[in-house]
Amino acid sequence: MQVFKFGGASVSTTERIRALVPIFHQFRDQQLLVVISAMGKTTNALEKVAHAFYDVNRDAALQLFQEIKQQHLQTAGDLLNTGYAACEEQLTNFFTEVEWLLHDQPVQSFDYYYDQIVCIGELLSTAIVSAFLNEAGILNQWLDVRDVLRTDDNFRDANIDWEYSALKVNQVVNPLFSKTSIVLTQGFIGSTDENESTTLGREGSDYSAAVFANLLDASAQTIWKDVAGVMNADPKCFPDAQLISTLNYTEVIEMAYYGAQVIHPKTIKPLQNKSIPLQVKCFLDTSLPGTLIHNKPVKDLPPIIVWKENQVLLQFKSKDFSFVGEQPVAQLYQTFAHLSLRPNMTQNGAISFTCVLDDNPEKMDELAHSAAGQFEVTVEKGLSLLTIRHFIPELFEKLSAGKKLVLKQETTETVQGLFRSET
Ligand SMILES: Nc1ncnc2c1ncn2[C@@H]1O[C@H](COP(=O)(O)OP(=O)(O)O)[C@@H](O)[C@H]1O
Ligand SMILES: N[C@@H](CC(=O)OP(=O)(O)O)C(=O)O
Repeated sequence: MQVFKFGGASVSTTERIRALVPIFHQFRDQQLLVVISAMGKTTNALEKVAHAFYDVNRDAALQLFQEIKQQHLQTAGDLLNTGYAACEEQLTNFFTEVEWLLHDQPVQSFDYYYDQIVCIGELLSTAIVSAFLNEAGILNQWLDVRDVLRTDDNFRDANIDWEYSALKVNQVVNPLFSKTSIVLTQGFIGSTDENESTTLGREGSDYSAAVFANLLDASAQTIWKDVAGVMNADPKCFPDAQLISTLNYTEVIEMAYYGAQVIHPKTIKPLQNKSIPLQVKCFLDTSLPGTLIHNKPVKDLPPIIVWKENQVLLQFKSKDFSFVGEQPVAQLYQTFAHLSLRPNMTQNGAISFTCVLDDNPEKMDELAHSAAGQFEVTVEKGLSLLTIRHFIPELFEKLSAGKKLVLKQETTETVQGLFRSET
């Protein structure tokens, strides 16, 4: 048994969905649990619907949702013949669920509504892809993952209930494999014990696949991407980026920790616990070898570059010149945890604490506000953070050229530089 994950990029157009057929033909004789994300940028579009709804702008929410509906119906229409009517009915049921909600007044938390709306992206994409593959002779069984993966009610960043989900995998998923060799389901979403939909954090489908790989004792997990594999930098920003053919779990966790947008940070642990190898392969050219990620040590890695835009520098200076010791720092970290913020870089001085975070205006305001009693808080936005693991000093110099260095931090393994663009 293998677990496959196809991300939004692999199902973003009818051409790409059609191109899945030869991939599945290559794995004809294998049992596959297939996890799929929402098509293209559907999740971003659904986020806008959730915001409009919560701003009590019903017309805008319905209009934005209408566009998403049309796009999915169009895709289904282009791809399906005999299976269209049944698929349209399935899609319509999902549309109706959301439209009912959009006609209500928001009375619960934003995060709750976000999950009820945004989860639909994966339900729609999988309904279409499953019907299309069945029509193309790749027989598969569609599964509503919300019947299997139970989570808590920490909406937008829900935690898996491993015990209950394991039970459900045994009761629901395993029996399906006696009828079909492909079970196709949604990434990114789950459900609470009260049948409320939840999401596992943006880009969480990699993690969903890893949860299934763990619970099914899969022999491997493969993430299919639009790149040759894991590269030493994002090839969209660094055209000279090179493929890394072998990596280990630790290195991938480090890359994700520093913000590499290649594999979701939570993915590795469920795989590592059962020593399940992770492959990253290219859906555009399946003959490419890709990247193999395993448990063993790897040597001679190239410098790994992570470039993050839209960074905020926050400086907390004690108002009365008292040391910023364990207690105030612990309080700041509690606020980070409460707001689900993770600093990308921190520095502790005698009377100040400095941190760099991804910009999230609402949370930044809340953080600055909650610290304002104790600290003088300064905020600078619009910065960029460069991280290089296994760095060579010349590379840092080269990539810093022409930029104003605001903050630098260096260990034997990793260097980080925060930059302000010079105007
Ligand atoms: N180190 C890296 N190696 C490979 N790809 C990377 C890396 N860092 C960022 N990327 C980007 O990740 C993109 C694929 O991820 P994403 O768009 O999230 O795909 P999906 O929708 O399939 O999950 C690639 O097109 C590439 O630009
Ligand atoms: N659709 C979700 C989950 C996901 O993992 O997507 P992708 O595999 O396209 O990164 C998101 O965009 O966050």
